[in-house]
Amino acid sequence: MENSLPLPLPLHTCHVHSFSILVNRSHALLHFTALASLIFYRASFLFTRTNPILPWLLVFAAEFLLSLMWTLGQAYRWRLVSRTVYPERLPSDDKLPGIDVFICTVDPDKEPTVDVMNTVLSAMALDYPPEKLHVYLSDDGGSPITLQGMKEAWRFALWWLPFCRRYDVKTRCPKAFFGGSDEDLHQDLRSPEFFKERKNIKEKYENFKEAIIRAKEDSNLYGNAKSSTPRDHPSVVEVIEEHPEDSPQENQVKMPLLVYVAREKRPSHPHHFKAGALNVLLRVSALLSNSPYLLVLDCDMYCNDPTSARQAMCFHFDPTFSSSLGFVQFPQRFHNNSQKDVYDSEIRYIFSFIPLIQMAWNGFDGLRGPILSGSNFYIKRKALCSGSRPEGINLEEVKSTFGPSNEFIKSLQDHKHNLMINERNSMEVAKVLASCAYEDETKWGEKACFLYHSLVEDVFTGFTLHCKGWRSVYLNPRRPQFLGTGITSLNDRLVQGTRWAAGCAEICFSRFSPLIYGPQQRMSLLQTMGYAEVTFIPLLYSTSVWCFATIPQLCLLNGIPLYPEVSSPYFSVFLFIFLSALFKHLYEVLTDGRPIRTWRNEQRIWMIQSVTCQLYGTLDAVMKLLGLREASFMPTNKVMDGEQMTRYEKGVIDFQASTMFVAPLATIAIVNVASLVGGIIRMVIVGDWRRMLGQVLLSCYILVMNYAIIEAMVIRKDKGRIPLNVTLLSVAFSVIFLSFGSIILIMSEMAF
Ligand SMILES: O=c1ccn([C@@H]2O[C@H](COP(=O)(O)OP(=O)(O)O[C@H]3O[C@H](CO)[C@@H](O)[C@H](O)[C@H]3O)[C@@H](O)[C@H]2O)c(=O)[nH]1
Ligand SMILES: [Mn+2]
Repeated sequence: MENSLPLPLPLHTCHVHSFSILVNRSHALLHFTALASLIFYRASFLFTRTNPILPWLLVFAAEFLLSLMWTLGQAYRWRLVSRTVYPERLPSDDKLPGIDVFICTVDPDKEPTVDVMNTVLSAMALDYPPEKLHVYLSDDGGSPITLQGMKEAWRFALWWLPFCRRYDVKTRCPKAFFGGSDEDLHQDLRSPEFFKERKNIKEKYENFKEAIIRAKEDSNLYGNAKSSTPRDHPSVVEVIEEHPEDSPQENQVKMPLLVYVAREKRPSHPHHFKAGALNVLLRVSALLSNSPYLLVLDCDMYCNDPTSARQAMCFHFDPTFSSSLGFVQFPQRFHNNSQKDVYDSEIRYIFSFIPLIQMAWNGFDGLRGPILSGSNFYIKRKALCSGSRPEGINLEEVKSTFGPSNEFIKSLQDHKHNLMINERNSMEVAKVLASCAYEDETKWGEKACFLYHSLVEDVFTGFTLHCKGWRSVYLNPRRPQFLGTGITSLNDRLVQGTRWAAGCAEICFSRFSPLIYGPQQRMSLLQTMGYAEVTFIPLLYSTSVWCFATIPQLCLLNGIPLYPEVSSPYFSVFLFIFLSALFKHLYEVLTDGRPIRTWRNEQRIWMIQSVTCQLYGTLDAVMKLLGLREASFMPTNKVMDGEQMTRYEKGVIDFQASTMFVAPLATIAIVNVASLVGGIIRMVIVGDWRRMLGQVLLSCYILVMNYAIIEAMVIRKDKGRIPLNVTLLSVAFSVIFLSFGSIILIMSEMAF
């Protein structure tokens, strides 16, 4: 069947980036040769040394681990592609399939209701036939404010949607549209009526916002006697539909289906965070609309371009690969990234839009598709719900996987429109599907649909889809299709990083570890390597960076050389590897049109994350493995604090973060300063600089890159500095480390 009917004009094209590929592969060859000689040098000198073996082995291990990471990372530099779509070539609207949009929210304090509703509105306003669009909001907080917000959003949408359609508005998130800087205003074609109506709608938007804020204030006043809490509430499923008299008539405005879902939560039942919420939406939506495609959005990720659905359909409509296509992933980009993004909250290396050098997800796309990234993807319902349901399997087995609901099982078999919405008992069935006991003794989250095994449910679910043979594609058009709220504080960054690291490490330590599970499932070598790199990051970066940040310094202070002498040819090998890695990164940043500052920021945040959140995440995963700790998902804060925001805009790191995060940074900085000063004094006295130069350079590099930490300890006076007590604590840690370390070194030297 496939390939038999080629379309006259392609719906999409794929561009292979030959120049980047050439650069990457040549660099990989050179760098790899140097790494091989480094390992040869270390291995061959292993048995002939007279120095203490322990530090030597430690740095060798660190070098080996970093080399391994680098090698695995070449997988997604191997074949870079980018894609272009031609939605105007899609068949007519009546042939388009239905889409269910899933939006998740959990905490109305950290995720302001007005912003969540803006996301809802932007999804309702997608440029897609409204009768084929169904928007579901999962409210894990079970908060009456959010339900109220949905009703207000619906009322406002009765005005907003016709306005967007009539004037072909590009930015359909009202907050962004009224925020000012919008191309919609600059179009010369805009008529006076447009501006008149805009004013009118803006008024309605202000009323909508006020209504939500008022509802929130009222609930703060009267809501003390709460019968339900975010962790303990019954299920609520409500289709929002209401046509107030003063709004346009029902038959005049076609509206998508809008459904509010708060699943039941009980302290006795694990709720599995976002993956649990998505699975409930999968079930409830199967009952009400059962669309073959789903769009998943975080509550802060609004649709910035209404055409994303049609763009995604360009792939799903291509007969040559639609049958194996699991999902279309769009990047996560953010509306509030500063030019001096000190926390790299845009995650440039994965998502940046770069015409010349394409980034990690483009590299994965050249293999069998990008990693599922939590939000902004159009996924096929069948990809999530099949696989665990081979054809011909008996009903009992299907029920043991998907639970007892006959209505749900029926929806699996019939992917056509299965609108139960008008049936009287449908809401009752929906509530059962959203109850927390429904998944008891089923395979939900274990084998079926969004998986619970890891805190990064997205990476893990996507990985198993790829293992089952589904492919994905990545689309990164110039105009961001979705925009979210990026992180603006160090603490938020590291809290989020700890969760991601724990999730990746969980995969790494399990039987699903890509290097083992991938080949078992016949995943290609390069794709396996790519996934392995991602899940190894926490363990391998934390151990190796901690090593590099402390062991050579301790040895420098004690006059123990760890690197070849300057005159040895191997010294140049080390120097080459160091510079080659730095310059490759610098090249990638500069060809992206970014300043050198971005390079420094990324190097620095890599080191900061490696010694903090990557370590804590790894420990979290180990403790979970040992049964000492339960997984927890602390949602990222989406409220912007004014003062913090100002510092972020200025590119100044805000160290008002947990001591657990700041103390390791300060300790490492102090250890490096002390060792460098002590080591240089010692070198001058003894005169052995040729043997110690490698270590001196390493320390200098760490200190230059992390000057901001020293500045925050000794120079800064603002609120974002490192507090004195944390500095003192770090001094104590450094003294302990350097003195105990020196004793161990001396003792092991004597033992030789
Ligand atoms: O118990 C929970 C916890 C979170 N969420 C929602 O999950 C989404 C993502 O949570 P957020 O706090 O924004 O976490 P981030 O770290 O910013 O999210 C990234 O990382 C997650 C995995 O850790 C992915 O699911 C996300 O898509 C990805 O954007 C938000 O809409 C939350 O409302 C729930 O619905 N229930
Ligand atoms: Mn988020």
